[in-house]
Amino acid sequence: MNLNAPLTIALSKGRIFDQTLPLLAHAGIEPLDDPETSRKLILETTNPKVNFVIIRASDVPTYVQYGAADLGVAGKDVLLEHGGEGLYEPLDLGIARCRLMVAGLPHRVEPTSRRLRIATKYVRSAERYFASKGQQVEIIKLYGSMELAPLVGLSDLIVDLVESGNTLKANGLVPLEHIADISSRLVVNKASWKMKHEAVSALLDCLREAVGQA
Ligand SMILES: Nc1ncnc2c1ncn2[C@@H]1O[C@H](COP(=O)(O)OP(=O)(O)OP(=O)(O)O)[C@@H](O)[C@H]1O
Ligand SMILES: O=P(O)(O)OC[C@H]1O[C@H](OP(=O)(O)OP(=O)(O)O)[C@H](O)[C@@H]1O
Repeated sequence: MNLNAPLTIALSKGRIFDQTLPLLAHAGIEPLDDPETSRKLILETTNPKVNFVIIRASDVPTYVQYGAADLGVAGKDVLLEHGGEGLYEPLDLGIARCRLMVAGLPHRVEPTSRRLRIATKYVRSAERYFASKGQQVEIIKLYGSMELAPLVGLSDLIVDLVESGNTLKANGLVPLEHIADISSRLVVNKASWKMKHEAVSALLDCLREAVGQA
């Protein structure tokens, strides 16, 4: 590990970037480019010792696990799927809050001759949840637009994120069971935590203060 290399923070475009920015600004860190308009994937910041890398939300734990980024911001939903190997999760940033839920059509008929089909991108969380209820289900892995699956007969139920409930409502679905409360977490590579402890803990202190946990 190059101890003189800048600290790299992995962020995804959209709500995580938008909601993490004010917290990082509290630590004096602001990007020099806007990821929504720039095609750059490595963004320099107002702090020459800190860079951002812009990646898919579900790739953040992988970059941090392998030390390709020292730190990252990832939703608890994504961390539950990844498993958290190689990562510390020292701070709940309290942003991008939503709930992981089971949802479906209001007047479903339970299948009698086969297992219940669950469409989701959250395969691990769904498996764990239904196993904890002693229910044997068939999980159908999707990458998005889960709400469509029960409407076209692909699945009986879905497991997806719900915030306002508008997406479920717009598709005639109802929330049924709560699996977990979700928010985004700061994650840190375990080697960076040890080798770059001074820089990492200074940043952590600023972020703690910004989220009101100092
Ligand atoms: N409607 C929502 N309200 C609040 N937070 C949400 C909502 N949807 C997702 N999130 C949270 O924000 C995180 C990032 O969501 P975003 O939509 O930016 O990425 P994504 O499209 O789910 O990820 P990927 O691009 O990897 O498929 C999610 O992992 C989740 O923790
Ligand atoms: O309860 P609501 O407030 O309607 O929010 C829930 C929606 O938000 C998320 O999708 P998002 O808008 O992030 O789109 P994407 O993940 O498919 O990009 C999630 O997958 C739901 O579809």
